[in-house]
Amino acid sequence: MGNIFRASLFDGHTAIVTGGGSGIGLAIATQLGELGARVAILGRKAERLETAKATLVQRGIQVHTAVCDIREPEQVATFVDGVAHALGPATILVNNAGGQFPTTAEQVTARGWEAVVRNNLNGTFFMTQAVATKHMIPARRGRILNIIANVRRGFPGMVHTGAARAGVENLTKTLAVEWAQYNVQVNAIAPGVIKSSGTDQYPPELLEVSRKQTPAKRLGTPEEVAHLATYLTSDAASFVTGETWYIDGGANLWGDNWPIPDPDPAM
Ligand SMILES: CCCCC/C=C/C(=O)SCCNC(=O)CCNC(=O)[C@H](O)C(C)(C)COP(=O)(O)OP(=O)(O)OC[C@H]1O[C@@H](n2cnc3c(N)ncnc32)[C@H](O)[C@@H]1OP(=O)(O)O
Ligand SMILES: NC(=O)C1=CN([C@@H]2O[C@H](COP(=O)(O)OP(=O)(O)OC[C@H]3O[C@@H](n4cnc5c(N)ncnc54)[C@H](OP(=O)(O)O)[C@@H]3O)[C@@H](O)[C@H]2O)C=CC1
Repeated sequence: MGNIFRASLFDGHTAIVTGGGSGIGLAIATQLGELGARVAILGRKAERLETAKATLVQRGIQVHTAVCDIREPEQVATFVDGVAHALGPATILVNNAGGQFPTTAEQVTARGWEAVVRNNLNGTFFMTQAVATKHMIPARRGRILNIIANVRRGFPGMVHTGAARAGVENLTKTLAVEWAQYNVQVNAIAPGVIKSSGTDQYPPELLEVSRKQTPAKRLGTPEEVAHLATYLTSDAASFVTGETWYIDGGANLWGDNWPIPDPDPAM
């Protein structure tokens, strides 16, 4: 097979990266594109997509962008059809779009819970189902990669996203088995705390706690996550499916995402 990171690695591939307009998604779209893939990115904000498109085009990457909210199945169907028209059927799907907000379990409202579960779990499934049925299963070829989070010990402080990401981890396993017959591999990446446009929205003092609580004593970078995504979407990983890969400087083994109150301070 030669060097897995050779320039022609993804020649002939079309890669969809959801949330590819910023942060980790943009780093993944850039790396797949620089290795030969045609790249389709989506998000809710047109301006963000336009800026990202200019960056990608400048690097010689063929890009398709469209505004799409992954929570809305009709928008997802339109986007997926648009990708086939613009770039050809997708062979790679990276479900990266997502997000949440810090809250205690007692305080989260029904609408807040639903917003996060719809975004991270429902949206990921709608996109996966559409791309697999329209593009990958008919072609008997596909790689799906779900970006989740470090939920190995739950997610105290963000119960909604912990539950949603655990759901995605579980559907990763289910679909890996159901779609093995179609030569579609399904894996997940669980990043620890990564310095990105996403975490820039969190208070710096919280990120400093996360850094100290990470055995590597630093935050990760979007490019480091992109390297792993490149491997998992390449032919080098053709016998890997149904797995979650942690990339977190050891954080799932030791430390907390942020200061977690003593469950019972009286004891
Ligand atoms: C040390 C940190 C470690 C963290 C590791 C993880 C890091 C990351 O994941 S970084 C990536 C983060 N990026 C984002 O989170 C950005 C994307 N996030 C969002 O778009 C939103 O947070 C959303 C998906 C959760 C909400 O989207 P939307 O449906 O547009 O939300 P609405 O404005 O309609 O609100 C619905 C509902 O949710 C409540 N809510 C939304 N944001 C917050 C907030 N920041 N704090 C509290 N509550 C929030 C909102 O109030 C609504 O509920 P009701 O008030 O009951 O109507
Ligand atoms: N950075 C970190 O430390 C960690 C990040 N993650 C996860 O990795 C992924 C990327 O995060 P990161 O790059 O840091 O953060 P960003 O906030 O920069 O990326 C999130 C991207 O998802 C898009 N997005 C969010 N909701 C939707 C939606 N409903 N439909 C379409 N697009 C949507 C956003 O675009 P727009 O707003 O225009 O819709 C944005 O481009 C997220 O799922 C995040 O939760 C997980 C663990 C740690």
